[in-house]
Amino acid sequence: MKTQVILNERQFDLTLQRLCRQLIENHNDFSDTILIGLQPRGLSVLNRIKTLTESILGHPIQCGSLDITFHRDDFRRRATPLIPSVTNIDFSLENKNVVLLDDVLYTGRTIRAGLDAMLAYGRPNKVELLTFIDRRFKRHLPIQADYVGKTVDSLVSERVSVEWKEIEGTDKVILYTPENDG
Ligand SMILES: O=P(O)(O)OC[C@H]1O[C@H](OP(=O)(O)OP(=O)(O)O)[C@H](O)[C@@H]1O
Repeated sequence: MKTQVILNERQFDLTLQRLCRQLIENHNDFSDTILIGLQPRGLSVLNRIKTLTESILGHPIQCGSLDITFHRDDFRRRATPLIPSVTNIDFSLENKNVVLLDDVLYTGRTIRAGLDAMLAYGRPNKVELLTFIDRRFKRHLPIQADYVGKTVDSLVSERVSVEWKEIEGTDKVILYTPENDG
């Protein structure tokens, strides 16, 4: 397996900072905005973006987490059963501006499930998507992100891994390529 660092620690941090500034540019003081991280890996994106944004704004912002397990279109097709995570949305999304956050956007099926799961919490005014990595090709659905950390052109056989200081020990994004693929 060949590995290529797509974002190193410094680039990783700069990317997060840029995403926060872009969010602030569009959402001002976040008074009508709620950030929702998709379980499980979107939670890492959410926690970082939340901390950075709050430190820039100087006040807390509303956030939540959303489990999409039972809304996945492959829920019954999986050979190994999926283990559900926790949804933690303590408020109505009615008329709010919601930003969904995830680490990777690829086929778009996770986000479709997220949009479905979110409906139980009210009818937002607007929903946007932030993804740390956008694997541009191979979308299965007409879903695009409004905020993108880094766009990556990768083969189907390749794997993109977003690694977090809190979980894996370092902040980095790695592209894994099988030996015979290039
Ligand atoms: O746009 P998609 O194709 O849905 O892929 C994006 C999702 O894939 C990854 O999760 P994970 O590897 O746990 O999910 P997967 O089993 O769907 O690949 C990632 O954390 C995203 O949530």
